[in-house]
Amino acid sequence: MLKIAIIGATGYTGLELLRILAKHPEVEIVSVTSRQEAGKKVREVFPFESYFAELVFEEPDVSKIAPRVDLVFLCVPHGAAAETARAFLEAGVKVIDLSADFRLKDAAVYESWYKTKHPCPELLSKAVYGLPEIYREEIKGASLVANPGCYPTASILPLVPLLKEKLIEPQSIIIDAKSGVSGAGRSAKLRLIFCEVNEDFCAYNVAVHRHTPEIEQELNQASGFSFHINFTTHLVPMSRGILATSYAEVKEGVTERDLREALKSAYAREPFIKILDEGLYPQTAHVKGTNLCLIGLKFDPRTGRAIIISAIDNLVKGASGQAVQNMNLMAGFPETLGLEKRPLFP
Ligand SMILES: NC(=O)C1=CN([C@@H]2O[C@H](COP(=O)(O)OP(=O)(O)OC[C@H]3O[C@@H](n4cnc5c(N)ncnc54)[C@H](OP(=O)(O)O)[C@@H]3O)[C@@H](O)[C@H]2O)C=CC1
Ligand SMILES: CC(=O)N[C@@H](CCC(=O)OP(=O)(O)O)C(=O)O
Repeated sequence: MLKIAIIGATGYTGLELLRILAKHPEVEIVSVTSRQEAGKKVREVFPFESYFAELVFEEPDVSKIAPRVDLVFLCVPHGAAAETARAFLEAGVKVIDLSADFRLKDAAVYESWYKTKHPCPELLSKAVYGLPEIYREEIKGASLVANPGCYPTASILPLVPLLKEKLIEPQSIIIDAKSGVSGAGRSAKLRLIFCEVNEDFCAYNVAVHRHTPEIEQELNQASGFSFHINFTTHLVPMSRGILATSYAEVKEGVTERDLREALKSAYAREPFIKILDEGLYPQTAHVKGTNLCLIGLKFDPRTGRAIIISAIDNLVKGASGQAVQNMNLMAGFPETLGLEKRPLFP
């Protein structure tokens, strides 16, 4: 059994890991942390929990946790993750970091978007970007995996094959993305209280969202060009789900069939990616609770643009499900182990 710890187990992504790992036959959770709930049993905080009911939340003390585990999931805010990751790595424990601390390869880019110095720049070259559909082989041998952001997962997956096949114009890409509120985490913030969110729909962090450089890093890599995108995020009054609509000019002579075939052939063997047939478009309700990414597309001949729509559950393929997919690869387990495929629909 692989022994694991979840640092930040009372947050939304930590709880989602508990939900997923309850059905994982090769994993034993030996430590869950929370500074606020330290000393309490899991069932005292989450009465619905039965698998891990008797585990006791503990302080995130690396020296006490590291000797008991093989792998740790960091489900804490960016900034707080990096030094914890370094301490676990030094103790010989593999790390999957769900925060943004190791996703950007260039510390200067991190510093300009995150407005703070990177705590461990020396580890950036060690970290593998945890998008299995693109970096599967590298993830298998990694000791530090930077789990992608939720918006980047939804945005990068549909665009990479189209860029690699040179079917779309990189500089023309516009990504218009919407997220449910759990994307912002479980801690209280004024903009997230019920009266502020309910029956509202707004854009935020326009042209300055910190996922922009993460998406650009991966799209630039796929295309071989250095270019910028327009990326706009919106908050929608639902708990889970991301819907990303991307627009891009197609190259001369490229048809809708070419675009769909490129996606289908890139992802033909991928268990979690589904390319929808003509006339069908993804819905967040169709991926809720699953590790799936659904992708649909349409070519508009009047504008010469492709419209590509993708949907994920931000807490599953956008965070904890993808983290378990990465863990399975790192540990040599079947990649789909523990990851349910059917959505909670309706
Ligand atoms: N929510 C989402 O959809 C996604 C989130 N992410 C990223 O995953 C990480 C976790 O997100 P999420 O679960 O939503 O966050 P939450 O705010 O819901 O939970 C954070 C957890 O971390 C603990 N924590 C907070 N600060 C610290 C700290 N300084 N040191 C140790 N523990 C701490 C909290 O418990 P306590 O305070 O009791 O210690 C809590 O258990 C973040 O980096 C987030 O950006 C990535 C993709 C998607
Ligand atoms: C709705 C909402 O607020 N979403 C968050 C993104 C969550 C996420 O994936 O952020 P990390 O990069 O920290 O992992 C945001 O826009 O900042």
